[in-house]
Amino acid sequence: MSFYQYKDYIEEGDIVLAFISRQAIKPITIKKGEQLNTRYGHFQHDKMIGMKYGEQMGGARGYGFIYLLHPTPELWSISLPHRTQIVYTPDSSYIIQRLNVTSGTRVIEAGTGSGSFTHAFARTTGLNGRVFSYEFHEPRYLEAKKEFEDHNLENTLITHRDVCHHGFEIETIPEHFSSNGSIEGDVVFLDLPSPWTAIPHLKKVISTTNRVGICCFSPCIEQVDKTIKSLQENGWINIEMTEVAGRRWEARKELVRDIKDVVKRLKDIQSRKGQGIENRRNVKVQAGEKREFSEVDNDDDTDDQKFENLGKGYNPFGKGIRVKEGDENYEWRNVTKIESEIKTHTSYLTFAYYVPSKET
Ligand SMILES: C[S@@+](CC[C@H](N)C(=O)[O-])C[C@H]1O[C@@H](n2cnc3c(N)ncnc32)[C@H](O)[C@@H]1O
Repeated sequence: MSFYQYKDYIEEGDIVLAFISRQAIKPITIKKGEQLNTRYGHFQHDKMIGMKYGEQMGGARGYGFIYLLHPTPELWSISLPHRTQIVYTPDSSYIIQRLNVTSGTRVIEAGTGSGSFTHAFARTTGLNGRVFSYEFHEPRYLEAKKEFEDHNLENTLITHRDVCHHGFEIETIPEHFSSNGSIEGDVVFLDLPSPWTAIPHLKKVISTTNRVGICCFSPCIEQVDKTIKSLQENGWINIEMTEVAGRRWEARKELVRDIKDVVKRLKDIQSRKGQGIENRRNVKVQAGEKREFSEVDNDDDTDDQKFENLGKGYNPFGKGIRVKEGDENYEWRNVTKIESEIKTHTSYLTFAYYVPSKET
C-alpha cells in the first residue's frame, strides 16, 4: 500500500480507510484475526483481505455496511488522528498548484504538525521529489516519523528541530535525499506561529539555481504583516497574500413561471378576498353578530384546489401538492445557489519568490 501508487486488492498490512459515513472515515491496518467494531456493525479484517479497494462490505450477521477505500492524502486529511490544527485540501491543493509543486520538486515544510500537508506534498512530488519536514515538539515528531514509515513515505525526511532558532540545515542527510549534502529546496511551506523568525534561515537551504516559491500559512493578519516585512528584508519578491474561502454551491432546477400564472394568481387573490368578505358578512348577518371582522382569507380551499378550479391543474406558487424537481410535464431552468455566509476562515496564505543572484 502506498500513497504514491494505487493498487486494486487489499492485502494483510495494508491501510484501509473504512468509510462508515461522511462524518466517520476510520483508518485501519489490516491484520488477520482482528475486526472493526462500529455502531453500524462488525467487520472482520480476514474478510477484507482479497477484497477490492472501493468495494462495499457487509457487516457480520448481515448488519450494516462500510466502503473499503484506498488511502489518498485528501481522504487522509479528513480521517487522520489530529495532533494539531491541520491544513485541509482546499488550501493544500491551491498552494500546491500555485507554487507549481510537481513530480521531482524538493519541498521544505515546517512544522510537520499532524502531517496532513506532508502527505499531499509526498504524493505530488513522488519518488523523484523530496520532502524535508521539521517539527520541534518531540512526541509529535516521533508520532509523525512512525506514521511516515508506516505509510511508506520514502521521499520524506522528518527532522526534530526548532527551525526559528536553529534553522533548517541537516548535518547528515541520507544519500538518497541529497548527493552533495545540501537540501536545495525549490518550494517552502511554513505553518508556524512566527514564520518571520524562520525566514532569515532559509537562504542556506534553498535552491541556488532555480527560482524558489514560499507560502506562509497564518491565521492572523498581524502575523502576515510581520511575515511580509521579513520576506522583504530577506530579498523575497512578488509578495502576495490570498485567502481561500470555501463555499458550497448547490445546483438545482427551478420551475419556470410565466406572466399568465402571475396574473391568474393576482386575480385569484382578489376574488378570494372579495368572496371571503362576502361569506363572513352573510355569516354575521345570519348570526346577528356585531363584532368587527378582518379581511383575512380563511377560505378552506387550498391554493392547489383553487388552481385546479381555475383549470390550471397545478398552483405554481402554492403549498400542498409537491411537483417533483425535473418533472417532465413542467418547464424548468437550471439554477445555482450559494451559501449566503462564509463560515470558515482557515488562514491567510502569503506567497513570495526568491530568485538566486548570478553570483550564487
Ligand atoms: C499547525 S501545526 C502544522 C500542521 C500541518 N501543516 C498539518 O497540515 O498537519 C504547527 C506545528 O508547528 C510546530 N512548530 C511550531 N514552532 C516550530 C518551530 N519553531 N520549529 C519547528 N516546528 C514548530 C508545532 O509544534 C506544530 O506541530
